[in-house]
Amino acid sequence: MTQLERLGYNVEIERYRSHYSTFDVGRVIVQHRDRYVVASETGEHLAEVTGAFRYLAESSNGFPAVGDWVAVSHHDELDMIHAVYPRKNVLTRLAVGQYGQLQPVAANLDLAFIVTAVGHDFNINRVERFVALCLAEGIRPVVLLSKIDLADTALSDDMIQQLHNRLPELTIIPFSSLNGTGYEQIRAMILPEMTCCLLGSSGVGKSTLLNRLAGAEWMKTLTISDSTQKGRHMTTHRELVVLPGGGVLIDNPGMREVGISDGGDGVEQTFREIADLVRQCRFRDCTHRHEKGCAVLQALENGDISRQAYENYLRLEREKHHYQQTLHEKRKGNKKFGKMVKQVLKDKRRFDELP
Ligand SMILES: Nc1nc2c(ncn2[C@@H]2O[C@H](COP(=O)(O)OP(=O)(O)OP(=O)(O)O)[C@@H](O)[C@H]2O)c(=O)[nH]1
Ligand SMILES: [Zn+2]
Repeated sequence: MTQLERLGYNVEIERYRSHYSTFDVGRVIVQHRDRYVVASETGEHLAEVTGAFRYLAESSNGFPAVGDWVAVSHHDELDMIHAVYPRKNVLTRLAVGQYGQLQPVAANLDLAFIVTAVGHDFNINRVERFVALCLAEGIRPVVLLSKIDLADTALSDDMIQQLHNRLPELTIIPFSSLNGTGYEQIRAMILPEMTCCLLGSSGVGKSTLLNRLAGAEWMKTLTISDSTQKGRHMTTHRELVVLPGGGVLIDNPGMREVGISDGGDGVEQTFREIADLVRQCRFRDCTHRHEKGCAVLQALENGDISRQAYENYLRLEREKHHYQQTLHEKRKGNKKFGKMVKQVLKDKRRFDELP
């Protein structure tokens, strides 16, 4: 296996690569402000985007995110990122201070471990929200009930039952980093060609799990500096790590804030029962709050759906709606791929002519 393949390189990426054959290809493993660490066959290098990229980013994919495949050129001082390859999917958050701008947080994911801990953190609504946004992006959600060592059997069985009731189609793995419960099952879900990520609030045990899965590789702090020693260096942790035994795992701080950005049917898929009912409401624009002939309210009254699920459904629909309103240029970048390639190559020639 080549280093690129270990990073998750596949035929899909290969297909795009021919367009960018004048560049090297790499994967973003760290993003910190306007600095990136890109891993490629030649190692791990500090990079930033070109001026032209910066200009184009406004109307396209936006800036690179961890997990992105990028077209890079290597230079003594600092590598340059010329383009982001079309994404399979992306998790985003609302950018701070810029209204309506979405900031990509992680890209090209196959599976997400949604971590919730027994005890105070246990919160099905939050799990449901993460499930909805995974399904919207075509990412397989798996629920990890962490710190299972802290709960007695009756309590943990009850929490697993609650999760099953609300999310009947999901795999739920109770686990403990302390005594190893569930660890093998989690490890077995991460296949060599897969990129996985960890979602969940602070303190639920994500880093502890990641340390265990990644071993020594992860513990190593990354110090990347340029050869000219102009102070352009960075000490950091990898946010994307290749696991021993194969597979890629992403965990970065931005993951705490990801939102339901997609116009897709993630919410409907998560709340199948409610989504089916919605179609039976008398009014097409039913808000399911007070209308006569609302099938959802009727089911709620009959006790066919739980109040918690109902309220969370409305909350997530509202969040989705809000997100959609702030979106305009979404995914245009992928559609305009051909145009983008031309622009990037033109810019490359200009770039090469620089003294
Ligand atoms: N009892 C118990 N404690 C755990 C387990 N896993 C982690 N912890 C403890 O929980 C605390 C938080 O764990 P972290 O792994 O840092 O949590 P995190 O989700 O990465 O938190 P952030 O980095 O803030 O997002 C630490 O004190 C861990 O030692 C577990 O399986 N059982
Ligand atoms: Zn209704």
